[in-house]
Amino acid sequence: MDSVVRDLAADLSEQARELDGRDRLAGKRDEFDLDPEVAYLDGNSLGAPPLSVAPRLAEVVREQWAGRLIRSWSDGWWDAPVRVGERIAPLLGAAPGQTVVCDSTSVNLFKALVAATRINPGREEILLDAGTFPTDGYIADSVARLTGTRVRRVPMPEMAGAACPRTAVALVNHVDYRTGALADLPAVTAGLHEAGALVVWDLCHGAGAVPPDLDQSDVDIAVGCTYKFLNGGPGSPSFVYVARRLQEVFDQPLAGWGGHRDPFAMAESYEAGPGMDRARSGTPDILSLLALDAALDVWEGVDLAEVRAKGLALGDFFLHCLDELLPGTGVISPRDHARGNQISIAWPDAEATMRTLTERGVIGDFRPPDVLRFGLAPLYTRYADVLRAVLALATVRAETA
Ligand SMILES: Cc1ncc(COP(=O)(O)O)c(C=O)c1O
Ligand SMILES: Nc1c(O)cccc1C(=O)C[C@H](N)C(=O)O
Repeated sequence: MDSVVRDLAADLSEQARELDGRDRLAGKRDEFDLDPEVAYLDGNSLGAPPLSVAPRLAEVVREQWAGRLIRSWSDGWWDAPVRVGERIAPLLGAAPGQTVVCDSTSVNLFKALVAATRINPGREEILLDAGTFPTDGYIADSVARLTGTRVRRVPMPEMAGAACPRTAVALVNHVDYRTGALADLPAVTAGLHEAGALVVWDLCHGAGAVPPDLDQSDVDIAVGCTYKFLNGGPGSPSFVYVARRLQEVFDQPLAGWGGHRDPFAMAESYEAGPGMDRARSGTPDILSLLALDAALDVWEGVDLAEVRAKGLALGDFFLHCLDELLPGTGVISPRDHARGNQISIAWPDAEATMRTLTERGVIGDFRPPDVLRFGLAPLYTRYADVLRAVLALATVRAETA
């Protein structure tokens, strides 16, 4: 490291110390089981485990599964999808009775899209966020084949004005998985509604980072992951929100016994359950669901405005460190605050670079063709972690120059 870079690094290190010192969420990090040697910047892909999860899971296995055996279904297991959904609802700006946790995100996107086309019959078009995470595109194409509709891909900046009388529904992302660009959720929702279209928001990269105010924005349906900023654990089940005004007509295609009005009556024909029960399909994945339940304890007493503010401040500090230490880096995330909690960089040889960073204890991720992604989780990411990532990048750059 030459002396100019050394001075800059010392100065940035002082800034990081100061920012961490006055961070009101700093204490939350102690509630996570994190390797102190690692700067973990991939919580936008897999959140870190809260310390409460391992003992709770052990307790569930020992006391509920072993101790109560099948009786646990009526002691609270069967209702857990709704109960855990109600714990997520405040993070989404959703009043009670509109959120349930079940199945994977991909499965729930499928249910939501088919249900939306059924609510809007005779309309033959599904709009799709052109930059979407692949699963959304695959599901939309499959739903189109199944329902006799067709998919039109639209860049997010044009989405608010893209619907027409032929549009049944749009499937859109709150935060772009590749760039971190944040959509204007109220404006896009209002624009689509103006043409009579419904909207399904994929909240995977926003939930637990950017509060979406679903009720206030009159969103129809939303689906999201719980294993990213909600820290539910690998493959933890997804949440589904259906606005109360649409629940009676929410006719989802995976009409299994889990969504039946009276599942244990074992009736011959399907009758959808009340409220959000009808979004369910089969047996809940109890261990994963209760791991998520335990993980949600970290949100007790957390002010969501503070989470949002820290997410942006971490991103701003990342950009500041890049500008100081690696000026001219190809940042593809928005520099303004129309951004979720990640900084993405176009970088030559990105895959090998991320491998090197990971070996050195800085974990972000790589997305093809050339994107380095760094996720910023306000409950445990420190400004010092951000600086360490940028210093590690500067070292790689110096080594490969
Ligand atoms: C935007 C988005 N939607 C959907 C998914 C996929 O969800 P799942 O694999 O849980 O079905 C992901 C991440 O994997 C994602 O980033
Ligand atoms: N769901 C994932 C998985 O099962 C394995 C590895 C990564 C993931 C992810 O979540 C990827 C993530 N949605 C992304 O934005 O790239």
